[in-house]
Amino acid sequence: MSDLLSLSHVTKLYRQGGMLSRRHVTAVRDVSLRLGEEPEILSIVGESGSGKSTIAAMILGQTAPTSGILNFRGRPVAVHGKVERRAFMREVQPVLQNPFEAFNPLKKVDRYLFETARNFSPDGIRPSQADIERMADRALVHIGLTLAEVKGRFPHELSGGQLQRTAIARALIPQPRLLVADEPVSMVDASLRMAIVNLFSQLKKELGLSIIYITHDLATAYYISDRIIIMKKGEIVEEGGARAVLDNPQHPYSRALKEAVLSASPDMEPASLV
Ligand SMILES: Nc1ncnc2c1ncn2[C@@H]1O[C@H](COP(=O)(O)OP(=O)(O)OP(=O)(O)O)[C@@H](O)[C@H]1O
Repeated sequence: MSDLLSLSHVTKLYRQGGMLSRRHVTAVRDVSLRLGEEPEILSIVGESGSGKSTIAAMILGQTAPTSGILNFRGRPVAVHGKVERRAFMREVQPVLQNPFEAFNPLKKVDRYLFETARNFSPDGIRPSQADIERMADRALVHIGLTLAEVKGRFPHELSGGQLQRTAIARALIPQPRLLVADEPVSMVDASLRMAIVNLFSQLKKELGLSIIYITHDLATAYYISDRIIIMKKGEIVEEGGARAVLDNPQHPYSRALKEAVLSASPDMEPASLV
């Protein structure tokens, strides 16, 4: 069976110190990974600066690899034409880190939902307002809200959790196959994090979505992931089934990450990690 997504020996260098500088930082080094057609949640875990967001940006086609091959459904992600770009975005959607940045404070949140519905109607034909509202409502219901609850409201009139769930709903409107969620709960109150990431598991089951979940939070990654990749300084240092990797990490860096979580939460059972 063909891959949904494949990265083969992908490296990304960024120039540092201005246009004329010869200094580079290697944000991602020789990373290979694949997602099959079977829906799954793949977590990419690592400390700040380990290259997670750069991988997300490359998968989303926002920046091109310096070398290596990055394909979605067998075709290069880096497409430039507007039509191709929109076709790609229909299948691959981002969920951003900070919902308060994703939504302009002066714009009602329903306008974002309606714009997305207008741009990604299933048959490409301009939908009626009733169709647009139906699409928005259907996406919101998947994440436990309704259009009636968010309609006419500004971002500050919703809680952080509601706003992040609305951002996820927006990403669902095009009925994508893959979500790329870069630190989606880091700005959300700790008490709500688990509820939001549990939504990802539910969406995988209900909608057959695959999700790349980028985080430095081992606890949530442990509970929702099928597979985990641990990154350090731009390289994958360990990967495998989530339970196998986190119950019994092999690489010293993975062990240190786990220890750091356990020492921050000494009451937790090692087996439930985290
Ligand atoms: N646009 C850029 N220009 C120059 N250097 C960059 C750029 N983006 C990222 N980097 C560098 O690339 C490396 C990897 O950064 P990246 O943001 O991918 O890591 P990360 O694991 O997502 O970190 P964080 O968890 O803090 O977001 C870092 O050294 C960073 O400073």
